[in-house]
Amino acid sequence: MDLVNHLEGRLLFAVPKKGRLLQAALNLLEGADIQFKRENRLDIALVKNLPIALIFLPAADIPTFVGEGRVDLGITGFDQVKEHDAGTRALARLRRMSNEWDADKAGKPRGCETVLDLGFGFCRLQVQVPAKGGYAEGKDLIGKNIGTSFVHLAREYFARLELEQEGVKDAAQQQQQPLEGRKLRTKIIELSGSVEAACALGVADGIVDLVESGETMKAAGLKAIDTVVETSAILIKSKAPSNPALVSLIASRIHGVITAQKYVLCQYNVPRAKLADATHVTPGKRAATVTSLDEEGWVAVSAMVEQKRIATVMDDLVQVGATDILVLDIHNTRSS
Ligand SMILES: Nc1ncnc2c1ncn2[C@@H]1O[C@H](COP(=O)(O)OP(=O)(O)OP(=O)(O)O)[C@@H](O)[C@H]1O
Ligand SMILES: O=P(O)(O)OC[C@H]1O[C@H](OP(=O)(O)OP(=O)(O)O)[C@H](O)[C@@H]1O
Repeated sequence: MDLVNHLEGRLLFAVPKKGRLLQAALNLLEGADIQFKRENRLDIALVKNLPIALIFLPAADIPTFVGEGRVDLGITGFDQVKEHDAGTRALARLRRMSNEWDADKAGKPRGCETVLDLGFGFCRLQVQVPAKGGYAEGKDLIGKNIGTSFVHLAREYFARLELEQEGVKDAAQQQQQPLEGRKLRTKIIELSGSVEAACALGVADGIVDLVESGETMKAAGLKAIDTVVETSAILIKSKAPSNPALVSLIASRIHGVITAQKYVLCQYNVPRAKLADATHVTPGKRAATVTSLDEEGWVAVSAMVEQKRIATVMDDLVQVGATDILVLDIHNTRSS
């Protein structure tokens, strides 16, 4: 089937085609009951049970497609959105300088909006230098070579440091001299992967790259000296989606799945005399559900508890006098 000709009337939803965000994104789609079959090597998949088409794209390109309004929804990293925004600022500045027609002032509204933080893909975009070298802060790298895939964020980072070094420190003064237009003394070298190798191979004095566990950086003999952006995966939408009601439905389903992943359901029995102490330990999201038991003076309680707190919550419930404590996984949830 020629999928490209079956996109009419469908909401376009961009999903990372590979890399760190792919599996978690697919798990979210499954949890939200977005059913599809992706043919081998095809980057478009029609959703069977909703008028949606999934478009599999590199995470770095998703903000462009969504920001240009070509795709309605997307899953990508917050870092990628920030990099795209910095690139857009640089382009707009270039256009203004050459008096070119400013596309941002015409046609549909451009740019993307964050709908939800998705709770995975946590990492930091950091300035890293050889652990054994003499660089201790970002400004020590002014005028040096910097390897990165995040060229626009790196440019803005060093433009700000260069301005500060020249004595332009406060935000108001900086606004007079836009970061994106500056001619830099620091050289930003664009690399598309394995950025951590650049220092050892003599291509760069420092790098701007992502760090999660720190293992890659440690193995490459690097240390972080500053953080440019803290990031995690986000759901973004275009400023003029083709079907806003469907965007809300998908956002609400995905929100339900994320909430379910974060919480467990805790159920227990407790003497009615101890109920106030017990519900103090498990207040629930809105309130705990309390039901009477056949046994005089006892009640059953169920409440949602954050997954990461459940062990201490169980300890505290035992202290209060609760018994028959059960912890159940939640598959999905919806609150409004
Ligand atoms: N180590 C990591 N831990 C958690 N999230 C990460 C990590 N590395 C990258 N990410 C997130 O995943 C996004 C995509 O990065 P990833 O390296 O998987 O991309 P990719 O599409 O495979 O590109 P490339 O081919 O350049 O590696 C990043 O922008 C960031 O938000
Ligand atoms: O702190 P860590 O847990 O070690 O993770 C960080 C590494 O993960 C990412 O790269 P990835 O492995 O996706 O490949 P790439 O270097 O080709 O981009 C990132 O660019 C770092 O290299």
